[in-house]
Amino acid sequence: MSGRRPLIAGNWKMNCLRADGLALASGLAAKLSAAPDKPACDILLCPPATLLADVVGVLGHCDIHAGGQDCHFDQNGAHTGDIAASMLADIGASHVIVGHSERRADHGESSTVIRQKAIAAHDAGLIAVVCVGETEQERDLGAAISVVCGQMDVSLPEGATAENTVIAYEPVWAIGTGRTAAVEDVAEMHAAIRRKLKERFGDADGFRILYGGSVKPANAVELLGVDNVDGALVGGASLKVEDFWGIIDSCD
Ligand SMILES: O=C[C@H](O)COP(=O)(O)O
Repeated sequence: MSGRRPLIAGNWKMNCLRADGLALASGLAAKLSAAPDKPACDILLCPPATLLADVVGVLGHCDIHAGGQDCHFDQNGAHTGDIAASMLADIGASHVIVGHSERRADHGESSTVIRQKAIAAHDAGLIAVVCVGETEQERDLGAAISVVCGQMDVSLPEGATAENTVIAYEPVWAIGTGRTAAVEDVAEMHAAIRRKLKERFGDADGFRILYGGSVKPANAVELLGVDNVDGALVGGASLKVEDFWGIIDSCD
């Protein structure tokens, strides 16, 4: 791992009723306060919007961040069912995920829309976790790097910095499938993303690039040890205290 401090982010997706979500957040807060040493990473929880305020309350002043899973690109207005970035910030969120492949697929979100969402996040003072990743078909065609770099070109706004933006590389075929990308492929992709960031933003050494896709305690040490992997975006394994904590522990 480089000098960049890793970020381990849990994306709860559309999971957890209130009791489960509060138990999960308080279980992690208890782990943190009982840990003999501080974790060697930053920790972020992204619960469903219905639980975000409660999770922020449970986490209190403990060193675990909370974030949204999506935001609208407008500041406010007639967008039934949507949430503005400023609303997330208002209830204590520090981050928001934008451009997750499930949003791109389920809601037809384009990279252009995702860039607008990242701008809205920045305007609200949030750190945007911008997701990119290729489908299995695109990888089989040998187009993985060009697809991901193309997504970055459009999804990242001009104002992106290492302080206000995190990149999450998630091969779509590895999400929730139990399959992970080979470490050589992860290394190749993360190096390509780093190069792309440097081309675009100059000194890009500070940007954190997360890997996501079936990360669990059993594979976390190997994946987090890959060059340019600066943490993980975790779905399924973030729903169990022991599993998520096991991934956090892998950063030591
Ligand atoms: O946002 C998280 C990712 O989509 C990864 O999900 P997963 O760990 O369940 O594969």
